[in-house]
Formats: sequence, C-alpha cells, structure tokens
Amino acid sequence: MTEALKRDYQLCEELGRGRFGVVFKAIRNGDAFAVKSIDKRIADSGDSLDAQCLLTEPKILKLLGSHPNVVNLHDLYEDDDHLHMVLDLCDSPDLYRRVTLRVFSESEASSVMTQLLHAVAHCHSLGVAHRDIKPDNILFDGQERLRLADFGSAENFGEGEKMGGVVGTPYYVAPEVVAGREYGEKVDVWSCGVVLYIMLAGFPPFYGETAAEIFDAVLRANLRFPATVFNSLSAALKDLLRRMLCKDVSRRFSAEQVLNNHPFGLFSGKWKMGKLIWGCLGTGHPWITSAEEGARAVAD
Ligand SMILES: Nc1ncnc2c1ncn2[C@@H]1O[C@H](COP(=O)(O)OP(=O)(O)OP(=O)(O)O)[C@@H](O)[C@H]1O
Repeated sequence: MTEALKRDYQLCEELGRGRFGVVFKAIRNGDAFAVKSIDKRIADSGDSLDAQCLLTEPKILKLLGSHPNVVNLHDLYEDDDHLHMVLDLCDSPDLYRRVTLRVFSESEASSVMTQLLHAVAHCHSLGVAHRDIKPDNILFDGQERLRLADFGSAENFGEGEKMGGVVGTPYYVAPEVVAGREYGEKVDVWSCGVVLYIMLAGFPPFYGETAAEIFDAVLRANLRFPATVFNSLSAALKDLLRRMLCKDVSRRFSAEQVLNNHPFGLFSGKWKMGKLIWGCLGTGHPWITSAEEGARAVAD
C-alpha cells in the first residue's frame, strides 16, 4: 500500500473486489471515500488491453471533472506496483442488485434514467463515451444519488471522430458495435435504453441463451413490448424506448435529445411486482427466476 495514501487516509473495510484489485472504504477529515486499488502486476501479466483499461480510468475521470451523477476522482496515488484511485463512496446497493429484486414503477425508472442521462450527456459533451453502461456500473451514494462508474472501457473521441472495437457486455451492446462497424457515442444511449427496458420489464429486450444468440438478437433489433408487462405502461414510455433502441443510429436520440424532448414527467407511478427472468452472461450473474430468489441471491 502506498505510504502517502496511508498517511492521508484512514483505511477501513474492504467493499469489493474486481479483476485487478480491491476497493476499500477510507476516511479523511471525517469524510468517507472508496479507494480502488489496482495491482499493476496482475494487469501486466494479462492481456495488454487489460493493462490499457487501468490507465484509461483515471485519465478519463480527470477529464470528466466533477459531476453529481458520475463517480468523481478525488485523489490519485501511484507507486511501482499499485494505482490507488480515491473515489466517491457508493455503498448503497447498485442497480444490478435493485433490478434483481423487483421491477420498477415508471416514476422510479424515470428518476434513475434522468440521472443516468445527465451523467451520459456530461460525458458526451466532453468527448467521452463510456461504452460499458449496465446495471452493475450504475452505483448509488449515501444520499441515494446515482453515480455512473467504471470508466475502464471508456474512450475519448474527438469532434466527428468514430470509434472501433467490440467493447461492452452482450445484453447492453449496440448493434453497430456487434456488427464490427465504426460507431459513435450513441452506443451509450442504446445501452441506457436496454437498462430502462430491464428496469420496467425485469428481462432484457434482446435475449439469447449464449453470447452468440444474444448478439444475433441485438443485430435483429426487433423491439417487442409483451402485453403482460407493457400494457399498463404509458405510450410515451414505449415511444422513448423506440427512440433509444433504434437500430438506425441517425434516428436514435442523443442523450441530450432524450433529456430535452421526452416527457419523463408524464410517467405514472404505478408499482409493479413481477416474476424476474433474466441473466447476465457477460458478468457471470446467475439466473434469477423470482423476486424471492433475487432477494436470497443478494442476501447470500
Ligand atoms: N465507488 C465505489 N464505492 C463503493 N463500492 C465500490 C465502488 N466502486 C466499486 N465498488 C465495489 O467494488 C467492487 C469491485 O469494483 P471494480 O470496479 O474493481 O470491479 P468490477 O467493476 O466489479 O469488475 P471488473 O473486474 O470487471 O472491473 C464492485 O463490485 C463494487 O461492489
């Protein structure tokens, strides 16, 4: 552990583990933070893309500056073996945990979406595409404010510049990425659309049992609204989903357009409890077949 970090912060319990390191709680002057400590040796021993991801995250977070819906970088410490990022503490359950427990009402989903799209619009205005938006990377801080996290796959694109490379997680990835074409920042709007659909329905819009089947479904982009789930939801909401999950990128809304043009306020506030049947192959999550099982999985 870097000496300077130990001097400046009181390090507390472990909060979680990722592929390359550990996240701890840390206190400084009575304020709590999360410290994401990356072991550079683990990353260097793997594929070079992984090592690149490690350096990407602090660089992108610095570029993004401070935003109320992004996990902000407060400090950065580095020595030969470790990189420590001091981040906003998000110790409330993440969106993945929340959607495995129950489906969301329109008003709950709209509150999450509004905050998420503010984060995404901020990133895009600074030329940053997140490229891996999914419930696991949507965290909540102690004030229950949404914070977009994990910028390890993000890319800094220039004005009018296109990106390439298959990056993301099967259920959430946009068709132009799966097709291997060049793409722009609207891939994030597609992923937000998938997140919105899952919050409301409890299952993903483009489904398959294997990664290959999911990619086929994403490429077909045949958006359906099963009556059992969607009949009780507003026409405005279905229209919004069509505009976010639009295969034609030129017709797909930007994050800014969704925020400016869509009547989020019209969403009704009905609660819907339902059977949740969905999986997340990209992150190895188990199948969750009911709200009860979801609750058990989280408790375990
Ligand atoms: N800012 C934060 N506040 C509180 N807990 C966090 C924070 N960031 C991450 N965590 C916790 O630490 C765990 C590991 O996070 P990390 O970003 O290192 O890996 P990951 O995104 O889960 O996986 P990967 O290895 O694919 O990057 C997360 O699952 C989460 O539980």
